[in-house]
Amino acid sequence: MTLLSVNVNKVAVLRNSRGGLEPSVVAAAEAAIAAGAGGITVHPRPDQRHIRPGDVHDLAGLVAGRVEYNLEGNPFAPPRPGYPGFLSLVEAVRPTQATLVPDGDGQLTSDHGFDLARDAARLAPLVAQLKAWGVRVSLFMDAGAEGLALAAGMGVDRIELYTGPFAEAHAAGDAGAAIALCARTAREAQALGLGVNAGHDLSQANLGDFLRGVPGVLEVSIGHALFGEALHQGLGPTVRAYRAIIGAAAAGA
Ligand SMILES: CC(=O)[C@@H](O)[C@H](O)COP(=O)(O)O
Ligand SMILES: NCC(=O)COP(=O)(O)O
Repeated sequence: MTLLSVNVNKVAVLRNSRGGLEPSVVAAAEAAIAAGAGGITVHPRPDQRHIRPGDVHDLAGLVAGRVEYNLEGNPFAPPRPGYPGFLSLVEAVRPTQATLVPDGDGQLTSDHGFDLARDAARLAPLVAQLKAWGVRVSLFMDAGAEGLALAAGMGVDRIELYTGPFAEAHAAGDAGAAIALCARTAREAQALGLGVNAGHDLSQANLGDFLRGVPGVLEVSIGHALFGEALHQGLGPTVRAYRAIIGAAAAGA
C-alpha cells in the first residue's frame, strides 16, 4: 500500500506569518499521524520561509519509532546564519529518508528534478554519506528524466517523481500523456531496482488517477493541497480521505 507522508510546510507558513508558536507543526503532525499518516515530510529551506531547523528537531522527537520521517532539501545549498545546511540537519536527526531536491532560494516552490548528466558526479559522495548514516536516499526527478541508471549506480534507493506537470494536466482534463510519462519513468526506475515515490501538487482530485496509472508507487508526500482541503474538511477527515483514496487505488477500484 502506498504510504501517505504528510508535508507540514504550510503549517509553518501560517505560524511564521504572525511570528509566534501557533499553529504548531508538531501538533499538526500528531493529528496527521493519529488519522493514519504513515509519514511526516518537511522541507527545511535555507531561507526558512516555513520549516526551521528547530522544527526538524522537534518533529524528529515526535515521529521517532512511530512513522517515517522524510527530510527534503538541496544538499548543495551552503549553510547560512540560522541554517546549518541540509546534510547537517540529516546527520543530526537521522530521518528515515532524505529526499534531495535541486531547489534554489529564488524558486516559489519545487519545480524541477535533478539533471543527472550534470549532477551525478557531485551527488555520488553525498549519497554515500547519507547511506553510511543509515538514511534512505530519494532523488527528486522529472518524469521522463534521463540517467536513472546513474542514480541506481551510486546507491540511490528511490526516486521521487515530480508530479507538478501531471497535476496541471489533470486540472486541465488532459492528464493521459502525463500519466503515461510518469508510468514509463516509474517502470524504468523499478527495472533498475529503484523504488518510486511521488509528490508535488497531488490532491484528493488527482491522486486516485495517478495511483491507478502509475504502478508500484511506494510513497506520496502531500502538503499544499492537503492543508488547503483541511481548512474546510478538518485535518483528521482530510488525512483519512487520502488514505481511502490510496486504499481504493490499491484495491483496483
Ligand atoms: C519537493 C516538493 O515538491 C515539495 O515537497 C516541496 O516541499 C514543496 O515546497 P514548498 O512547501 O516550499 O512549496
Ligand atoms: N515532495 C512533495 C511534498 O512533500 C509536498 O508537495 P506539495 O503537496 O506541498 O505540493
